[in-house]
Amino acid sequence: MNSQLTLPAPAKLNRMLHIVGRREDGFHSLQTLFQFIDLNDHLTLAARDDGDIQLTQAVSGVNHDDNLIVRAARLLQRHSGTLLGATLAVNKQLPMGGGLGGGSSNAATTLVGLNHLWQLNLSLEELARLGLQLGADVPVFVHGHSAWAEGIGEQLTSVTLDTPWFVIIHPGISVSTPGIFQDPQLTRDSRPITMARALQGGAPEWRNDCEAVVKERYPPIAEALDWLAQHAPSRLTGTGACVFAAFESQQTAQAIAQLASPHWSTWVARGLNTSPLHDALGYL
Ligand SMILES: C[C@@](CO)(OP(=O)(O)O)[C@H](O)COP(=O)(O)OP(=O)(O)OC[C@H]1O[C@@H](n2ccc(N)nc2=O)[C@H](O)[C@@H]1O
Ligand SMILES: Nc1ncnc2c1ncn2[C@@H]1O[C@H](COP(=O)(O)OP(=O)(O)O)[C@@H](O)[C@H]1O
Repeated sequence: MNSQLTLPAPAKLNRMLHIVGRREDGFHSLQTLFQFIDLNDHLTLAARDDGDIQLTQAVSGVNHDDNLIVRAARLLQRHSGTLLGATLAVNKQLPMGGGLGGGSSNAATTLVGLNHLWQLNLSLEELARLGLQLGADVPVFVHGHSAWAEGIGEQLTSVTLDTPWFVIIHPGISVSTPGIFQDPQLTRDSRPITMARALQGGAPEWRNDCEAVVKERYPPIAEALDWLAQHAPSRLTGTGACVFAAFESQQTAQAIAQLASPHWSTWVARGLNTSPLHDALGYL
């Protein structure tokens, strides 16, 4: 058995995101298309015999015990009853609170990776159910395929999306997800659409219902969206702060990225239909 693994934790984009209601527990019912991109954090996971869970280096602004990597490892340890522990390290590339799902993806890679290292043989469905306790976005990263998601993001149907080159811009601020969901001005009554309709793509369905409120509260995000819209239809991912636009070629995407303000962080990344995590583990 491998006693150490290094695995990717990819980012996601919400190609569209509609808010179709609010549940009694305050969470919002969504309809969204998730797609992975080839932009990754990397986690190194090693099993240990003493039952301890240790993340070796700090992630800035997050306490050790609050880190989603540590929380995911402890959750799986409790759930499975294993006596093994883990030493964990993360190489962070993805901006935090950027709508790219980095924290959720780190949690999913921890669950999937430790399931292997600890030889627990839990199914992806079981790991996704566990992951939902950590965040609404964790299940799609466990699932590992582009997906149409409903509920709070946990009812997943695999789909195949186009795989353009994206320009992704982080305007250097972070958005409070709870703050956006609590905003009285948020559109939360979009009419539910069918998956087939969503997959047809294009306006008006490929919009993000959080965008109006986010633009109002965070002018730098409005600025990035408006700048990118000069080149191709631009959209917010999740509750932001990242915005993105799709291009047919890597060359065009790179040319646009080079024009972006040096005050922003800008990436060019390819859309993917399968998660690099699952490719690495040979699930497919
Ligand atoms: C809206 C999405 C779309 O991908 O945005 P991003 O976070 O990626 O930007 C996600 O579903 C977010 O998922 P995640 O970031 O894991 O959020 P969570 O930790 O589960 O929730 C943070 C808070 O946002 C609110 N929340 C979250 C999800 C949801 N469907 N309805 C909500 O009302 C709740 O107040 C919750 O306490
Ligand atoms: N390993 C982690 N990586 C990133 N964020 C983490 C991690 N553990 C906990 N967090 C917390 O989760 C929040 C959301 O992070 P992230 O998933 O990157 O953003 P988003 O949900 O906007 O895509 C962060 O602001 C941070 O406080």
